[in-house]
Amino acid sequence: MALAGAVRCWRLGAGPSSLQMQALSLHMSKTAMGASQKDFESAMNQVKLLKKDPGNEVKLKLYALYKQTTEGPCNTPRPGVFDLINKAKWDAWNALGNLPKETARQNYVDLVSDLSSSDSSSQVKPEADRKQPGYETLVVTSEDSITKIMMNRPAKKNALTIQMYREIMLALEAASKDDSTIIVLTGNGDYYSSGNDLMNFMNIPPGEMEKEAKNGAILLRDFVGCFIDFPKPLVAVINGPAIGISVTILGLFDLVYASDRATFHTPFTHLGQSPEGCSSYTFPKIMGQAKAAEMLMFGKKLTAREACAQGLVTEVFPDSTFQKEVWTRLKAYSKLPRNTLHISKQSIRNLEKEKLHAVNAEENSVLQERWLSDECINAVMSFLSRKAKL
Ligand SMILES: CCCCCCCCCCC/C=C/C(=O)SCCNC(=O)CCNC(=O)[C@H](O)C(C)(C)COP(=O)(O)OP(=O)(O)OC[C@H]1O[C@@H](n2cnc3c(N)ncnc32)[C@H](O)[C@@H]1OP(=O)(O)O
Repeated sequence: MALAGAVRCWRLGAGPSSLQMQALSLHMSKTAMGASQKDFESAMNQVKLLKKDPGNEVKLKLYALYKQTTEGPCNTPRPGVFDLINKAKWDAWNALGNLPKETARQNYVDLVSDLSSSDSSSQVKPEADRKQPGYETLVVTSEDSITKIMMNRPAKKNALTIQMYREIMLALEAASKDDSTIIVLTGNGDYYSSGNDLMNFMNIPPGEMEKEAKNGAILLRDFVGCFIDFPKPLVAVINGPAIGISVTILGLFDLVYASDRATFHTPFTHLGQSPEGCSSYTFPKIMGQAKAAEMLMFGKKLTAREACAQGLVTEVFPDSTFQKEVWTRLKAYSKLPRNTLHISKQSIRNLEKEKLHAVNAEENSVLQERWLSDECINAVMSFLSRKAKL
């Protein structure tokens, strides 16, 4: 069973009460005697019903215990250094040494039982009830005429995977048609987003790099295009540091509220990459040529207050009261006449749309070429081999 297969489908299937029942029955069977093959199979099904992503560490543990139970001690060669995901999986399995199959099976059942219990109790939270289904990397909720799209990979600082770009596009598309007045993009955990997930550059078969760079540029064009064309007021609630593309698209938002813990960083030159998100056009317009160059060319990291002084951020709030103050403000705004608000947005933005789409196309074609450069490949490899951090 692949790791992804072991943990996919969190939100399909049973509701809270049935999950609780299954967790309870797993718990009872494990305490009465050693876990049976039937308990193990039931636990494998239970894993697929978990709604909360347990995080990579737990997923690796589940994978390792599964392999140990079904195949015994690790018996395959260690994957190559650049095959990072399979290497992590192999390491987790290998770390179990000669653990007997029966013990591994019991540990697997116990772990799933614990996960199911905490998953069931988390489901009674009101926000979980409002959560829109169908997203794996986001939590999308609607309340008080506000649709909130929350990036939800806190353990990875909300780095944007290919799936996440696609899900954000889908969520925006749905929000443009729902009955909300305002749409918010925010992050779960201590980061707003650390930008493009550098793993997007990995596992590209030899000879496929050019094709993948082309696909990446198309994805990016469509992603940024959704923000350019978005018809309703878009608000960024910047709960923590923001990097790369999560910063550059801010010029396409209508309001940007930031915690005073947030920072804004576009280190493209360090990464052998070039500006995207229409920032080559919006940043000089917002903050002037000289300040834009310092950020986009020289990678100067701004504090929230500096970003506010330069017009990229609308307002900064103390972190301790950030969520309360921002949501009180947004709830008040969401009561404004909806159609008038949307028409005002069109008036402010429509004149620029054609220009923005042209800038988007140009930026992506430059970036597509950059991704194939040694400077970019070396920077990505450096991060992934843990030699470099921003
Ligand atoms: C062929 C090409 C196809 C490409 C297709 C792409 C399509 C669109 C591309 C759009 C262009 C966008 C460009 C950008 O956004 S550039 C910015 C990229 N971001 C970075 O370079 C940030 C890298 N991360 C860091 O420097 C640090 O992680 C950070 C400072 C953010 C936090 O440091 P800290 O020490 O606090 O925490 P950790 O490093 O331990 O992070 C926790 C775990 O999260 C992982 N992580 C974080 N950020 C990223 C990231 N951007 N990509 C991948 N992984 C990330 C980190 O590795 C840790 O994971 P583990 O716990 O597993 O070790």
